[in-house]
Amino acid sequence: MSVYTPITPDQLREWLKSYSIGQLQALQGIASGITNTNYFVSTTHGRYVLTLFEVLKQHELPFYVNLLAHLAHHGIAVAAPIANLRDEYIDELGGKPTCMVTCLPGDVAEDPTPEQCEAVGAMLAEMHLAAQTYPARMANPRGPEWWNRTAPQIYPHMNSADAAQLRAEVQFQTKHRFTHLPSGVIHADLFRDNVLMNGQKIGGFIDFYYACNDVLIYDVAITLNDWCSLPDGDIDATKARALLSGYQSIRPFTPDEHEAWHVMLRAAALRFWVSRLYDFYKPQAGELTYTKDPAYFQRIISQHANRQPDQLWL
Ligand SMILES: Nc1ncnc2c1ncn2[C@@H]1O[C@H](COP(=O)(O)OP(=O)(O)OP(=O)(O)O)[C@@H](O)[C@H]1O
Ligand SMILES: N[C@@H](CCO)C(=O)O
Repeated sequence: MSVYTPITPDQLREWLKSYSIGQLQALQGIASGITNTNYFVSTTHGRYVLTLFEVLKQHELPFYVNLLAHLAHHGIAVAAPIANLRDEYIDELGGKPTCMVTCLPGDVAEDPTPEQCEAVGAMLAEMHLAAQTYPARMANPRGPEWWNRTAPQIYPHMNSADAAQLRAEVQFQTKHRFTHLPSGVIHADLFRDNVLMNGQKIGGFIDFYYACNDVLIYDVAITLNDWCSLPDGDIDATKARALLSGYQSIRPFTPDEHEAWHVMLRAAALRFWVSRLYDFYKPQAGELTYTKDPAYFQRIISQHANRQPDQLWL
């Protein structure tokens, strides 16, 4: 149960006096979610989600919260932040920074259909285009500089064959540079559990707390590696074609992006192989991490590495 900061209805009723969203009707803690405390808040005006940030500090939030406001303003399916009477999105409750957002419809799709993959691809492209006018910037905290620094801390814990594969993969990526590719604000963690599906349509994208400025097709690769992969690390070709055709129906890849796509699929898998290995071998004291299987992304990389560059669903 991920409600780390308990809030009572009376406390919230009082706090809601500085919002214009009606009277509290129901307050319900959200069990899923790992990092933050989240509540469904029902009022006479509607349903909202209140997040109490357990890790990020108040001063770190504006990039993410203003991004949500910017995307919602452009019609992208994201939770729109609600301002308080002081016209602030970021507030405080229970000693934690907070943000109240609109409640999105839908559920996580564990085994998405090709139609759902196409919808996520199209919305991702629309998000990339809408974010082009977002003025704030954020370096990618999990980019090449990070994995070059992090992988050497993990090698000593791995068996020699796996360590050799990881080392080779890191070296493979350092041989490629992507500064010439179209870039902008990316979600950077658009796994199935960060998208609510409302039937075959997108209910909304959530969890923007890895969002940053980086290469746009890196975001597409991250999304495809999760939405279209099979347990053995292979990719479901029908789903992959659907996701890419959805994306390219809005923003076709440039010739440079076509060329970089093979390497990008491996870069996107490397990022999560390294973060999962790091969480597994070096869990941070006091940090709330649930380790997910690192080997899954190792298998995805191996499968990508064995593919011909012209067999990549474009
Ligand atoms: N705007 C929203 N509308 C509807 N449901 C939401 C919304 N935001 C979050 N949720 C629900 O709350 C759950 C937990 O949210 P989330 O995954 O963002 O938790 P977190 O702890 O903040 O992040 P993480 O689990 O990635 O560490 C989601 O799976 C979803 O069911
Ligand atoms: N989506 C990530 C966890 C959050 O960054 C993973 O599955 O490893």
